[in-house]
Amino acid sequence: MSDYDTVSADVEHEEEIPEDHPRYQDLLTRHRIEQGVEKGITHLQGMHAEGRGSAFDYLLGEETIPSADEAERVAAAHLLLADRPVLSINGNVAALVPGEMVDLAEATGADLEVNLFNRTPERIEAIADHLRDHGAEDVKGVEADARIPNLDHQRAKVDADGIHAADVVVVPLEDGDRAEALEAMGKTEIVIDLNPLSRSPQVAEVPIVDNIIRAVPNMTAHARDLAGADESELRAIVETFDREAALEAAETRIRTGDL
Ligand SMILES: Nc1ncnc2c1ncn2[C@@H]1O[C@H](COP(=O)(O)OP(=O)(O)OP(=O)(O)O)[C@@H](O)[C@H]1O
Ligand SMILES: CC(C)(COP(=O)(O)O)[C@@H](O)C(=O)O
Ligand code: BAL
Repeated sequence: MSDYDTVSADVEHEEEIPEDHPRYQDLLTRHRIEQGVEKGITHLQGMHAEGRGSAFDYLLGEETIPSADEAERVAAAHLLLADRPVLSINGNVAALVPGEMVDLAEATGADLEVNLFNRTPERIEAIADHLRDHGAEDVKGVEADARIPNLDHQRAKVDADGIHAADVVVVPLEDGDRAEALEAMGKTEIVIDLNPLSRSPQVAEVPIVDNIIRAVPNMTAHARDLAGADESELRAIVETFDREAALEAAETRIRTGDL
């Protein structure tokens, strides 16, 4: 599932990127962020975040390591067990995996909610429209009628019947403060972040150290595979997960190249 073939090929000019280039995936990702900025979806600072992610992905070998694959299966089990699962979308996520997030929401019964660090009404609307163009029926986050407690910033704005009420939230490329505040609300937090030392994966119940472009389609594949599993099987998957071991495995891969 670590193949970029899984990424929907709907971005203009992608054909200009030579597919036989040894770092095709990274070039494609960069290109999507650039186009996200041009379309008013992604904040300019999204390019910095992308650069940080890209450096860690290079060190991880630009592949889904076994511990990340396991975390992605555990995340799928959590989402299937949840009463009110929500997938949080920011400008980078919308540019990189819009259709893939819609697929994951469908496979797990989760809601999609736009939640931005650099919040403006224009970007919220542009991202909601972009998700609807990729098949989303209902997109939360526009109303933003509730707040995450103890977080003094625009990013605290959430929907009362969305992230605020969620029991399980997927927060990709998240900043550490908000991840901590959501954890303090008692939510089961699934973080996708290429840097295992970032505060957000450090506080997450399920840290997924993988590129979102590979992680999300793989989570969907696991969710479809587990769709017929009974509750006790899903609970067993969730309970045997060792978050510390997952973080350690990613760090070892980055530091030594070993799996
Ligand atoms: N395509 C991607 N897939 C997964 N993670 C990514 C991707 N692009 C960037 N990232 C990660 O997303 C994070 C975005 O930065 P952010 O500002 O939200 O966190 P941070 O300040 O680096 O860390 P902290 O969690 O400690 O606040 C970075 O850790 C970066 O490695
Ligand atoms: C750029 C971004 C990764 C996302 O920003 P937004 O789309 O405004 O939520 C931000 O959190 C940052 O690290 O600077
Ligand atoms: N994500 C914006 C800056 C931070 O990491 O808190």
